[in-house]
Amino acid sequence: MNGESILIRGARILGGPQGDMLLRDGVIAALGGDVDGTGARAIDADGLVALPGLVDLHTHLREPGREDAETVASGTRAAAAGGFTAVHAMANTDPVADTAGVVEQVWRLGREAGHADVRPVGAVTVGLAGERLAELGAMADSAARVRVFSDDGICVSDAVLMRRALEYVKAFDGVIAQHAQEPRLTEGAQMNESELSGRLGLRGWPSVAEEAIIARDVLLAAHVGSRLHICHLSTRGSVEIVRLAKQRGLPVTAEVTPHHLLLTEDLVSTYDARYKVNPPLRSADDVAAVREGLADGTIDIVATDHAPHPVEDKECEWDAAAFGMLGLDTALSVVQHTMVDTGLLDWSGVADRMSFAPARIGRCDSDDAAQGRPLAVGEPANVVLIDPAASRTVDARTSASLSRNSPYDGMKLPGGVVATFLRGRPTVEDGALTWI
Ligand SMILES: NC(=O)N[C@@H](CC(=O)O)C(=O)O
Ligand SMILES: [Zn+2]
Ligand SMILES: [Zn+2]
Repeated sequence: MNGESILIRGARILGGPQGDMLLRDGVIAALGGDVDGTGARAIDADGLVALPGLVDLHTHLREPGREDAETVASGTRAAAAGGFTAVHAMANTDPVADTAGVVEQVWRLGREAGHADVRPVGAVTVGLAGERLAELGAMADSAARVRVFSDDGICVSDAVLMRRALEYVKAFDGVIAQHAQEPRLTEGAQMNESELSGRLGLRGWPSVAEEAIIARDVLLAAHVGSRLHICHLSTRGSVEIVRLAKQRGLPVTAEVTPHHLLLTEDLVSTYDARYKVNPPLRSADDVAAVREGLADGTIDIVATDHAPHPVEDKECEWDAAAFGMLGLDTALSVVQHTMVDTGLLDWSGVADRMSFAPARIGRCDSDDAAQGRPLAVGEPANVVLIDPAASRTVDARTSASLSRNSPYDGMKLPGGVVATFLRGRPTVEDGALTWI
């Protein structure tokens, strides 16, 4: 199937012992020690770390509808550049991904582009309007095999609808990914509610608006016995609620974004709309809490919430600007900086939080395009090689994304993706996308 065999020489597998890895016919054909790679093209990976291909549970690709901001092809290129071999594409497109037809279209576009697997997320409610449930079963049964459902961008705030959605997805082992934002508590909100929001005169977004929905939904999920996933958790209180839920053995999982691991609300005082995001950047204490939560497993995964926006929606006054920031091609560097270089997580921990666990939550770890699998003989050859000793200054203009709203532009970050392999085929090599 895949013409070329590749011998990766001397990488540290998950940061552990050095060894060779042979990628042939789309799978890991041999692993460990000195591998006989006769006939294979050899890549010198001395000093590099091999991780399983990363899986993002939360990406906005903007196609259909806003192809000026991102397409399935451009977004999955940015994903490959960041070491991802699969992304879950959020449903807030135009038209909304609330039917089998739209999710199949997004899935097919991903297959045609071939840079990373695209697993569409289905909307919970028709048109994200929060009134009627979308055809969840038809999306689950479609060629796109949807397992994650979310109205992300908007909260499913109606408790009856949320309960019905949780009940409905049990039939096919789906999960509801909630954008936890109590709408009445956040009307017109522009940034984290704090002493700083008062000083800047911007409408505040209290932590409790996130925590109240998470607490309610944890109780609903427990009542229904269904899987709940919390999108972009951002406050200390949210971490505490999820910790309690897990202590009770409830089927609740949670994600944190790279930007909530690194950036704080102080950046808002620049009035640079690159820092405007939903949920907002929080306090240094919240950042410490989400790092601890990710380290101890309370927070299951890192998800990028890659949210491309065209310049005209970002280079305007703060109140008018769109919420959201890029994240795919910088995620691993931010996680290295905040979690690995600080001693909070080792590389196996990173593999768990950015590959194994997101694939498990999205139920894409066991089908014929399985992702988030261990680096072992016979497993699909989804592999990323990183150089933890490298560093680079982020230049948003060089991103494969069609948008430029990176909050890290000009920032020096450690690490770097040297190569990404999707079922044995390089999508990135020598730190550059293979199709440029
Ligand atoms: N995160 C954001 O600020 N924006 C997201 C929506 C979302 O994730 O809630 C977007 O679609 O732009
Ligand atoms: Zn959201
Ligand atoms: Zn989002």
